[in-house]
Amino acid sequence: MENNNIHILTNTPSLANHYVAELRNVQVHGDSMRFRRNLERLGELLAYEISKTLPYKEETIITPLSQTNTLLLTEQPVLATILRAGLPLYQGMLNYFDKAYSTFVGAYRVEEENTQLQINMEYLASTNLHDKILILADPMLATGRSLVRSYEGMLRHGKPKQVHFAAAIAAPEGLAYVREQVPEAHVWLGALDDHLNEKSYIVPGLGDAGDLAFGPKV
Ligand SMILES: O=P(O)(O)OC[C@H]1O[C@H](OP(=O)(O)OP(=O)(O)O)[C@H](O)[C@@H]1O
Ligand SMILES: O=c1cc[nH]c(=O)[nH]1
Ligand SMILES: [Mg+2]
Repeated sequence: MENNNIHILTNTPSLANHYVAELRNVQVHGDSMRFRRNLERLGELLAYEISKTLPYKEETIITPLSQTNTLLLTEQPVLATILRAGLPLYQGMLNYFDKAYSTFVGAYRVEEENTQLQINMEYLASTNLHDKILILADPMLATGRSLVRSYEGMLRHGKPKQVHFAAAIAAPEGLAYVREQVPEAHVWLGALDDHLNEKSYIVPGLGDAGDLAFGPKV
């Protein structure tokens, strides 16, 4: 699907389908090194797809035999992510945008019985975002609250001229919330799933991305 600035990798046949399948599969995703690497590989694919929409300029390169013209990015994006689960997806993006500056947010969902889901944001370390192309990567876009809260916090450090949100898996409810709150954002997804369950987990989803990557939280 490619409409209204929403791009979903698994809607067309590619290796992205393999990586998302392994992230979900209970017979595979318990191997935390493989889980992290699959998030990283998806981050690489998402970065590559986003790179096709960025501005380029023609430059002349000298080779040992001659010279040639080539297209190079006019500027590097800023890469941002949300701890913990965002780290492997972010690393994949950094592998490709290897000169990018970075912004880190520490935010997590507080999941308590019978109360509305809260987002705790305790840490924000940002480079200047004024007039930058910002890519905010977080694997799970469930209610969308973590993404929107983190983005709003980041705006204290400047208003980007272009915003991209990248996630491995999204729920329709969270996607709608993000679109409503940040309509200017371009959204890049590995997959768009069916719904959220009563605990705001994505179904079919993959479970808890942070726990699968780094172990259960106490
Ligand atoms: O769209 P939302 O409903 O806000 O949920 C998405 C958030 O949930 C996960 O983080 P989590 O809070 O589990 O923290 P963790 O990375 O430390 O596991 C994920 O990495 C997102 O940041
Ligand atoms: O399904 C979900 C929702 C939020 N965070 C996760 O890690 N998984
Ligand atoms: Mg988690």
